[in-house]
Amino acid sequence: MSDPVLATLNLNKSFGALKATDDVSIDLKPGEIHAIIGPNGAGKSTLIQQICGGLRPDSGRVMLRGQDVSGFSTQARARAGLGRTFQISQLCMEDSVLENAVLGAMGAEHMAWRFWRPALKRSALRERAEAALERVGLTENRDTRCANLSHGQRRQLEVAVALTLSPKAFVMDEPMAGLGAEGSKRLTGFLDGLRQEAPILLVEHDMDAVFALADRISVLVYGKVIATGTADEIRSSREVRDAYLGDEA
Ligand SMILES: Nc1ncnc2c1ncn2[C@@H]1O[C@H](COP(=O)(O)OP(=O)(O)OP(=O)(O)O)[C@@H](O)[C@H]1O
Repeated sequence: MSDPVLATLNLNKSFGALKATDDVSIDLKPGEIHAIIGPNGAGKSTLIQQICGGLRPDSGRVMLRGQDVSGFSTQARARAGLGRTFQISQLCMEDSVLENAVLGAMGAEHMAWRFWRPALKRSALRERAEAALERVGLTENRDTRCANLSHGQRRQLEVAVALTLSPKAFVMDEPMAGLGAEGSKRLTGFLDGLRQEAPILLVEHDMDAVFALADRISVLVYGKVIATGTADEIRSSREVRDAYLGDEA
């Protein structure tokens, strides 16, 4: 069995009396999409934030490629190979697609933001940005203002920005949110291919996308993982049906 690229070991996080993360140990293996599902308030975002460094766990560890990154800042985790796309878009709407991708590439080289206009002309950075845009299929839109992209294209650009850092693992928080049926289908196809680049830990409410994509699914309820398994195993679990999916799954 291959070693996990990303893992949490016994993570715990409470807000007052509420246990938002209850002894969570999950992992992400090379080439896989591991989906985290669960009802509203189950603790998915809280878990993701602890993995990415935005929230400090009360106890437990986060491991990235065998390295304990629990004490790392968000930026240090990104530099160590954690690629994140956000529930709320972090793109610069007034800037072009290429400019956004170059900003991402600058992050990979630890460059200060004030150098970003000159950076547009630096060929190595441009090349890194252009390669990422090509990878997500946005080359033809490189001069489009980000504000003029469709919702789905913005999601693709977020992935391109993350790709400029050459991530070893992706963490995605509801990438399908706000997309119509057609957009979700297209993004599902795109993520399907992306897992070869880097495995994806995927928090998603869109069950069609989850069941189409996930190699494994973990179900979080009241901060606790109640089941981990393949789509078929999760669909047929009585406990999961009772706690979350109901009988339509
Ligand atoms: N900063 C905070 N302070 C207090 N309680 C919090 C805080 N952040 C989250 N919570 C609580 O922790 C629990 C888990 O919230 P979280 O947002 O992680 O759930 P979720 O599974 O991501 O929900 P959703 O699917 O609605 O996004 C909820 O009961 C929430 O109210």
